[in-house]
Amino acid sequence: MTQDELKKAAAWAALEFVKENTIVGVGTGSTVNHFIDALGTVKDTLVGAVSSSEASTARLKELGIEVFELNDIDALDVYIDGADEINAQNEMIKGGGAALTREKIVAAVAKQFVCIVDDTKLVDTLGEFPLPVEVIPMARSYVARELLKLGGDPVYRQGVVTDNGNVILDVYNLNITNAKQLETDINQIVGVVTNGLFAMRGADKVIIGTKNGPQIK
Ligand SMILES: O=C[C@H](O)[C@H](O)[C@H](O)COP(=O)(O)O
Repeated sequence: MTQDELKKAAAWAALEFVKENTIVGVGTGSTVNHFIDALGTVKDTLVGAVSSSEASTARLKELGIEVFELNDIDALDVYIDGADEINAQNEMIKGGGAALTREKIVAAVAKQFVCIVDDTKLVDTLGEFPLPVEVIPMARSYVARELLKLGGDPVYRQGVVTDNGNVILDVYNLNITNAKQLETDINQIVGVVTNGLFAMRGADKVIIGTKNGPQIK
C-alpha cells in the first residue's frame, strides 16, 4: 500500500468516532482531506463542523457540510486531525501545513482528540521532523536567536503566511526528550504565537494506517 492509501484507511476509520447530530472538529492536511471526504458520506447525520484552517473550511463547504465559528459553539465532542510525528505517549509534532495554532485551539476545546496517521509517523523520539513555530512577523529574528539558545536550528519557512497572518520558523536538530517542558519553554518566548508540540494536550486515541488495516490505540 502507498503512504496515501494508509492515510486514507486511517481517516475513514475515524468515522466511528463521529456521533450523529453533533458538530465535529476537523483538522488540516492530506490525511484530514481523506477524513473530510468520508464525512461527506454521512453529512446528513451531522449538525456540521468546526474547522482548523481556511483550506479545510473550503473543502468542507464544497461537500455541503456547514462550518461553524468556534466562538459560536459551547462544546465539541471530538476533534480529528493528523500529525507529522507521534510518539508512544501520544505526544505529537504538528504544523507541517502551517495550521498549528488553530489546530491547537480547536483541540483544546474538544473533549476527545483522535489522531489519524499512517505508520510512517510513529517515532520513538520526537524531533526528526523540524518543529514548526508560528511567530509574529516583527519578532522573527529575535525568536530565531532564542530558539538557537534552546539548542535548535531555526529556518524561516519562505513564502508561507499562516491563516493568522504570521510566519513559521521550522526548528531542526531538536532531540525532544521532554516534550511538555519544551512546549512550555518555547511558548514563553515573546513573539511566539504557538509551537507545533502537542504534548500538554496530546491525542486521546490514535488510528494508525498499517498494511494490515487501521489499528486503534
Ligand atoms: O499544519 C498541518 C497539520 O498539523 C497536519 O495535521 C500535519 O502536518 C499532518 O499533515 P498530513 O496529514 O498532510 O501528513
